[in-house]
Amino acid sequence: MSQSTRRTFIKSAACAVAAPTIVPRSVFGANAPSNRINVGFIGLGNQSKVDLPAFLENDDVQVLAVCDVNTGSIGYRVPEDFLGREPGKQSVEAYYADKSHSGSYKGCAAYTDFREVLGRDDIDAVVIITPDHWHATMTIAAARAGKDIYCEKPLSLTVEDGKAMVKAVREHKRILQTGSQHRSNDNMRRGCELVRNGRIGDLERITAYIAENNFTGPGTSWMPMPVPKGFDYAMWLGPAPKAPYHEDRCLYKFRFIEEYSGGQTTNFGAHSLDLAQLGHGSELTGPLEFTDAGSEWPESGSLFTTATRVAFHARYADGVELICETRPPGFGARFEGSEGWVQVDSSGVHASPKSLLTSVIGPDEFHLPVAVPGKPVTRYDRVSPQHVRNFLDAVKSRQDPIEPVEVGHRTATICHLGNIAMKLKRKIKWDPESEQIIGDDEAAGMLKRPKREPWEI
Ligand SMILES: NC(=O)C1=CN([C@@H]2O[C@H](COP(=O)(O)OP(=O)(O)OC[C@H]3O[C@@H](n4cnc5c(N)ncnc54)[C@H](OP(=O)(O)O)[C@@H]3O)[C@@H](O)[C@H]2O)C=CC1
Ligand SMILES: O=C1CO[C@H](CO)[C@@H](O)[C@@H]1O
Repeated sequence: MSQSTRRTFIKSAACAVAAPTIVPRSVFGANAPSNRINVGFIGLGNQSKVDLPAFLENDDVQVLAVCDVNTGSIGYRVPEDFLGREPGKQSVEAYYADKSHSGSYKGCAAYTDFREVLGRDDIDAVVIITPDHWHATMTIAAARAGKDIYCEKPLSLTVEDGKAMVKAVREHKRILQTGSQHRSNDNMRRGCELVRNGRIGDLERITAYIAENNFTGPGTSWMPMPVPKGFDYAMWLGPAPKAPYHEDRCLYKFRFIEEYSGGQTTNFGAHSLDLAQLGHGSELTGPLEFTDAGSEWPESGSLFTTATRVAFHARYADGVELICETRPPGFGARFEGSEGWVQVDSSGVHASPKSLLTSVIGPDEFHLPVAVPGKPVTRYDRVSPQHVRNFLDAVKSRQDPIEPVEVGHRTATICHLGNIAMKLKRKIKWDPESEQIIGDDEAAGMLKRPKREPWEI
């Protein structure tokens, strides 16, 4: 199909799916086809190994399609991984075959072009697990096509992308869950509730932990490589600038190249800063100023271009200081107040004084939303299924999920502003109301990046 024919086709398909097709559970019973959420997966790489099973395990989900620009490739983050389009399709079909009476199933379509997934009017929701430079284009197209969206973190590549995503999701009345799954962990919620209810006195400082870079890259001596067979590299680059292929550009490592991601600032900031915002209660706003605090960057000409050491400080309107640093434990947030501290990380909730750990939050105190009421989850490896279930319930109720588009956007904004301050090595002043950088045209210019045709948003 030519580009223009495909665009026309998808536009008309989008009109046809303007209204949600879900009928209340009470009408047909919990697992009736009309009560099922039909899902398409876009991007079958590393994180699909977590997200795909988390959707499949729900009886009210049917995965109808997978889409990836790679037929199948060995050598992702773990060399023995075999991911991509065909392995994705096979794992979906094997899952349903195993569940069916006949022991066979052939109902999962596989696509290279995500617009074909969006053009299917039997698909209710899409899961976007592509590199970050695709998130805005795909989310906005999905919203226009009438799909609900589970979009992996970090929500955006730039602040302007995030603003456009918020606008599209709200304009088209879609449900969007940002894939920062740790806020669905009841340990994290409990820690943040202690802070929000004043158990550590007046909050003074928050530290968001960032993991070290887990790859070093080929440095400055990298040479272009031939594009592997079965890989649609042009469709991988999409909105990003043209660039010669190198294996370390794609397959997980895109994280360390500014054209596709914000490095560990956005990769882990999308978790740790998200928890910082949750505990501080500033999820729909952000700090007023950002300063570099000793960040380090790769040598000019390196393939990898994102910070090798993250270090920035920010300050909120209430005077609370935010420190974001490459520092063990590499994930989580520590809240320090006038009467103690609370830390949430992958090992749970820690506090001083220790008595805080058993402190009961009374019915009249402040409570954060619970991802799946009545079914608390604190295990790190069960958090994604919990976050996915929260999304599915939101698709049915048409109420916002635990991390709606605005919240994911504001978390990503802090990551992007931190990167800008670190890169320019000067203080950035931010107006969270108007979402503008004040008095610095060069910095303001970094809130947006051009997108290559036809992927403008
Ligand atoms: N919530 C969490 O804890 C985590 C979230 N993530 C997020 O998930 C996203 C993906 O990361 P990850 O899975 O690690 O990265 P990978 O590179 O392993 O996977 C991305 C996949 O998307 C494919 N892809 C790229 N462009 C397109 C396109 N235009 N259409 C369809 N498929 C495409 C890639 O193809 P190809 O194989 O050719 O490269 C690859 O298979 C990131 O935004 C990341 O931040 C990741 C890890 C954990
Ligand atoms: O979000 C994430 C959590 O952990 C991974 C590494 O172990 C990251 O790379 C990833 O993007």
